[in-house]
Amino acid sequence: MTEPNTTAPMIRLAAVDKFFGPLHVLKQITLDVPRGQVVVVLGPSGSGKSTLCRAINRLEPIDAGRIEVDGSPLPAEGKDLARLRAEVGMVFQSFNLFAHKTILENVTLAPVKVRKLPVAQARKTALELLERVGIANQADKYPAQLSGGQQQRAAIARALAMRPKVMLFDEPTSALDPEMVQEVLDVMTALAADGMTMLVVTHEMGFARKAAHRVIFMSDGEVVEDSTPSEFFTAPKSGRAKDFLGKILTH
Ligand SMILES: Nc1ncnc2c1ncn2[C@@H]1O[C@H](COP(=O)(O)OP(=O)(O)OP(=O)(O)O)[C@@H](O)[C@H]1O
Repeated sequence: MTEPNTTAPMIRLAAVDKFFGPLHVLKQITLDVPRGQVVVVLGPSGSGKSTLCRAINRLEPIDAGRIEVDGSPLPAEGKDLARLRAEVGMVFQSFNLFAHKTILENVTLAPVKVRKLPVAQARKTALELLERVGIANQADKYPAQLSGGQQQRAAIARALAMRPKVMLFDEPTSALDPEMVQEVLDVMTALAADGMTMLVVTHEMGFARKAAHRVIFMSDGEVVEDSTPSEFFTAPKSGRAKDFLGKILTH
């Protein structure tokens, strides 16, 4: 086992490029996220936010540059890739729960299969996590029997069951009915307060203002602004960020 590298940033991207055919989607992205930091990624549609998240979880290969998590370069394949996926939890817009498994089984499955935890221990931890996200009383139900907000909280518990070092959220509330958005944001805010390193792509400006340490604004594959939420929302520097905020805040 490698010793944790406590001096390295939890996430490091150095001059990362990503192309989809002729489309240059990530352009020389350089970014350090210290441990415990909560970074909200904002930007117009198509600016590369999802691709950035997916690259950090190795769901998308990159074409140039380097990505490290906790001081280790991202593995290309094999066992190390499974380790990376365990260390970097990801929550998507769609909840991606296994439909034919109960909520408890959904949260228990990977810890048993990948972390090789004994079933009893995995179930105990899963129930604690379901308690933490407020749905322990739904443990024996199937995903379709839960509301969207409850399903997303189950997806967060499932990611946490792998004891990730980092959590990536890609528009976790975009598919939810408005009345369920806050319950998911509350779980994310609590996780942030607990010191989890988080990268969050969201259009929820309230979350960005309240829970983020840092806002990154992307446009056309570039990081155009990198500032505190209060700087970003009160005095954005670039015309592109001003336009974006103008559109979002008048909606
Ligand atoms: N698998 C793919 N193949 C080809 N092009 C892709 C693929 N995935 C994304 N793209 C393109 O890459 C660009 C960046 O997409 P990405 O999803 O990262 O943007 P985004 O900022 O997350 O957008 P949104 O807010 O709409 O989700 C877009 O032009 C998109 O059409």
